[in-house]
This record gives sequence, structure tokens and C-alpha cells, in this order.
Amino acid sequence: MKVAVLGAAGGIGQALSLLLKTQLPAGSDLALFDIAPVTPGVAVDLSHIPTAVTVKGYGQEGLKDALAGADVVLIPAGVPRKPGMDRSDLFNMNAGIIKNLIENIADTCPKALVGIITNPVNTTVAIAAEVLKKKGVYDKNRLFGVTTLDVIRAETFVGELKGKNPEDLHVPVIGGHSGTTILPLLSQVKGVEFSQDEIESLTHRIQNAGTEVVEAKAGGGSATLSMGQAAARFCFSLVKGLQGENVTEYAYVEGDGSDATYFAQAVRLGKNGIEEILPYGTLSAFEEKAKNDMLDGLKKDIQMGIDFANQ
Ligand SMILES: NC(=O)c1ccc[n+]([C@@H]2O[C@H](COP(=O)([O-])OP(=O)(O)OC[C@H]3O[C@@H](n4cnc5c(N)ncnc54)[C@H](O)[C@@H]3O)[C@@H](O)[C@H]2O)c1
Ligand SMILES: O=C(O)C[C@H](O)C(=O)O
Repeated sequence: MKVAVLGAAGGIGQALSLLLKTQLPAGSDLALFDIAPVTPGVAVDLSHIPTAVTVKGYGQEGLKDALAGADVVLIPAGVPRKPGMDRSDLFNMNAGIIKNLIENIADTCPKALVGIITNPVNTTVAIAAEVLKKKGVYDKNRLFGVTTLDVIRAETFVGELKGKNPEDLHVPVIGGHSGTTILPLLSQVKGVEFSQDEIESLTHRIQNAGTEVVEAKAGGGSATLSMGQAAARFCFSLVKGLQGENVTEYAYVEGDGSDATYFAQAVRLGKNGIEEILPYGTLSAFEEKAKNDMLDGLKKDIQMGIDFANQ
């Protein structure tokens, strides 16, 4: 199994690479690519951890070698938010980065499963899909916007509020990955009752959790450690699927388009990426309204990506 991390020297990239080095199946190869000069050093540093996972670092000129033969590519390359910014403010910086990286993936490892972490995810996934389509290698079952952080946050916050172990909770989060497009389905959490006030304040907290971190880091970036954990969990699920296990995760993917072309929902993973998109079931009246209210914004985010890739 070969996993490539693009943007591996950054805050997320380093946390994620550490978790992959220590927890990928024995015999895996980890390829770390970043334009930062420290990248070979990050790889040397990790290579001293005694696990049966090989690590290699690739600088500026090494993208094609990093991608060669990759089964999974995770992309946290790009600029993070500072206080006062929305994720959409990152579009100008990050759209071109994603376009270039995806063009290289299309040329070098078109069958890889690709997980996009770079914001604005609502838009960068649409850019990636368009670039892959232009190259004639798009497979909607192999492209994912990584929204696992929304799920683990929702489980953490519900656990805190209700005095439960978050590891025993399951909170579906659908929609997109920005503001009100993040829609936790609290009505579907088993074994927990919420008052309407709790539903409103928890929903708001989950939707604003990224901003909570950005403000607390006070100009020093956004979530990196919790995101490293979230991306590692998502990667291990992709890997388990490739190895023939049945696993379910939430991700921002192209579904049947009934809500929006790309929509975060539960997917069953297998040897070819997405094997099945699972229905999200019945929404409460509060959730149904929240979904309907945010869909126009999500569709605009998606259109921005399509337009960028086709300009
Ligand atoms: N999907 C999510 O839930 C989620 C969560 C947190 C952060 N993010 C996003 O992830 C991105 C990265 O965040 P971070 O905190 O790791 O930022 P960071 O600045 O710490 O790291 C980004 C890294 O990307 C590298 N990079 C820039 N351009 C590159 C290119 N063309 N090729 C390869 N590498 C390149 C930089 O050198 C840097 O090492 C941001 O866009 C952030 O908004 C997404
Ligand atoms: O909020 C951000 O800018 C980073 C990330 O999308 C998050 O949810 O933490």
C-alpha cells in the first residue's frame, strides 16, 4: 500500500504523517511531498520511528516520483485561515495549488483514491473533479473531500454535553464543509435526547468549530492536530476498503445530485473507493429547514470551482 501526502511539511501534513508512519499496515510506503525545503528532513525524522512503514521525502522537483504507484493521495497543501477570514477567502491562494496537484495525479496515478483536505473543500473538490474530467480519468468513486473533522467534533461535543464517551457515539454530519453547509443530524444520535435549545447551540458550535480553533490560535493557523487525527482515520478507512473490508465514513463526494452535485454523506468503502452511497434517512423539521437554507450557498461554492477549472 502506498500513501502519498501532498503538503506533508505543514501543520496537518506533519501530524498526519506521524499517525500514518505509526499506524499504516506493515509493508506500506509513505511518500511525503511539499514545496517547503524542510520536507526531506521531516521524512528523515519520521524514518527513525521503528515501524514497518518506509518513509521517503520529496521536494519541489519530486512530485511525480512521490505520486508514482500511489494507492491513496491525501492533500493538505495550501494556505490556512487567519482570524476574520472565511474558508472561501482561501480560494484565490488554494485553487491553483489544487489544480496543479490534481493534474499531476491524473498523469501519474489516475486510479488513486484522492482525499482533499485543502480549503475551501466545498470548492476544491469541484475543481479537482473538473481537472480529472478534462484529463479523461475522473471516477466519482475515487474523489473525496475530507469532512471527518466535522464528525469527530460533533461526537466530541455531544459526548461533553451528555457525559458520554465520544467513542461510543455516532453523529452523522452531512452537507459541505463550511459554516451552515455543515449539517449535523442530531435527531439521529442514538441513546441521547436533546432539548431544542441544545440542538440549536450544538449545531452552531459544530458549524463554527473551525473558527473556534482559528481564533484560539490567534493568527497561528487553523486546526492541525485534530485534523491530522481526522485525516488519518479517513485514510485508514480508505486503506481497509482497498484491502477488501467493508467500512463506512462520511465524506464530501459526488452522489445522485438530489441535494447538490457534491454533498457530504455516508459512503461504504471498498476495493474501488466508494461502493455505495448510503441514504441519510429522515431529517427533523429543524434539519430539513437548515438543509434547504444552505443549499444555494453550497451550489454557488461548487459552481465557483467548476468555473475556475474551465476558465
Ligand atoms: N478539510 C478540513 O476539515 C480542514 C481542516 C483543517 C485545515 N484545512 C485546510 O488544510 C490546508 C492546510 O492547512 P495547514 O494548517 O496544514 O497549513 P500549513 O500552512 O501549516 O501547511 C500547508 C503546507 O502546504 C505546503 N504547500 C503549499 N503549496 C504547496 C504545493 N503547491 N504543493 C505542495 N505543498 C504545498 C506548504 O509548504 C505547507 O507546508 C488549509 O487550506 C486549511 O484551510 C482543512
Ligand atoms: O476552519 C478552518 O479554516 C480549517 C478547517 O476547515 C476546520 O474546520 O478546522
